Amino acid sequence: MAGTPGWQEAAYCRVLETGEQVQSIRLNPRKWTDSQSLSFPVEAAIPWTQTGYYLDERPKYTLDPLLHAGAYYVQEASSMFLEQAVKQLLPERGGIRVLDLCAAPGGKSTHLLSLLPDDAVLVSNEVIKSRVTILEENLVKWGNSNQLITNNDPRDFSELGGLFDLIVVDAPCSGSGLFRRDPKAMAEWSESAVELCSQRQKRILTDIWPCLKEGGLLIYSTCSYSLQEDEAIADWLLSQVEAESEPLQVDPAWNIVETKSAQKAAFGYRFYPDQVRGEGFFLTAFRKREAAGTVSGRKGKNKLEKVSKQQVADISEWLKPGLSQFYMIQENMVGMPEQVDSLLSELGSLYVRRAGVTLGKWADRKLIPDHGLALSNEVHEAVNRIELSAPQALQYLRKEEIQVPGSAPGWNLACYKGLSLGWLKVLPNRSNNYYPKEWRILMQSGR
Ligand SMILES: C[S@@+](CC[C@H](N)C(=O)[O-])C[C@H]1O[C@@H](n2cnc3c(N)ncnc32)[C@H](O)[C@@H]1O
Repeated sequence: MAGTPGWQEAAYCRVLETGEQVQSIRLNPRKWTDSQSLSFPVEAAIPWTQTGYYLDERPKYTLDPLLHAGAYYVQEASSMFLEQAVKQLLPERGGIRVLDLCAAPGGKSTHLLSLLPDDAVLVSNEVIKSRVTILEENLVKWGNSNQLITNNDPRDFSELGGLFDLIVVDAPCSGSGLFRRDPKAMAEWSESAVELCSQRQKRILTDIWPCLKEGGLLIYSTCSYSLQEDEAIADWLLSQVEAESEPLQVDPAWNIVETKSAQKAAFGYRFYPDQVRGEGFFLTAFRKREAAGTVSGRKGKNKLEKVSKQQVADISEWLKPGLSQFYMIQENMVGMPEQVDSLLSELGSLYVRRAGVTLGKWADRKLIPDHGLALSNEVHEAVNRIELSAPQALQYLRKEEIQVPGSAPGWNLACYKGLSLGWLKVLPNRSNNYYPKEWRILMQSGR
């Protein structure tokens, strides 16, 4: 790391040796705004974000029903700096389209959804199939309907043309920024891994650059300290494309190291664990020049089966008025706001895993509601709810049978502190727990 801008060897080594673990979470402002009424105390606000908090110690997150209801996301503090780039640089205009290219497990995507206005749309993409599952779970819990999830290689986007106002590339990297948090990262690190990552980062940026609109913003970040993955990537990109590096206003009290790349003087922001309360992180932002020349993309051929007017009327009791387009996708009824529908039609041959809100299956003129609807911000206030105690909520999340005498028969939202955890179907003598089997918690209390 010698020669890395702003690195202070002695202090850095000292802090790594302590092995201290910084705990932090970020609230979901559409579900939970009061940091004082979580299941654990928060210690202090994270200064570069409005919804992030440090905790004194690590709670048993798995045993907190609020986590499963999407009230907050457990995220490393430095990476929440994304908020500054979005707030300072994204133009305030309607209908913004955003792509989070390397999205799993969903830290940046959930953050973006909280920062963007409701009429924006976010595509969260993850190339590795096995990692899409956790991305999907986290985004379903977050509850937004203005989102799509895709499972594609960056090169699959090349043919779409300049679709996006903002692209976030939180690139796969050599992971040196995680040395304190995860000693495995140290064991896996090598100079050749840095070189390999640097080549891959260039390939990813080359593939995705045509998808950025003229005047659009690309935010690039890594959790690596290596120049080859950070400032040198900024230099390389500026030598390849028509773009400007964008500076950010940073409060000096935050102790973020501001850097300028060697060749093009690109602005970069470095986080060192001995200087900030968080792990290693790097962020830089670029704006595509207006005259950069962007090819228009091939229009897609997504031919989805529309839901009939009668079916739309039949499901209206389940939904707030925000969703306007309804389709049958395989056996599921799916609802989405206008901006998701319009972007979906332009995504050509991409593999779209999820769009808008999965409402449920349609059988005998009735909806069998999906878990996605239960967690969504679009579910109607008039849908029956059952408030569970903490032990009952955990029973529910373990997919055990729970007794809810006196509850309204039929579909109910099982709630904890007013937030929905999923569906419970109340029958005359018992209730059926519809929590997804693959999401159920296995940890027992007291561990
Ligand atoms: C740093 S992680 C992203 C973390 C995520 N943005 C978050 O905040 O939760 C990088 C992601 O890039 C994905 N990835 C790996 N190889 C890739 C490639 N060649 N192109 C695009 N993404 C890749 C990884 O699977 C991983 O999910």
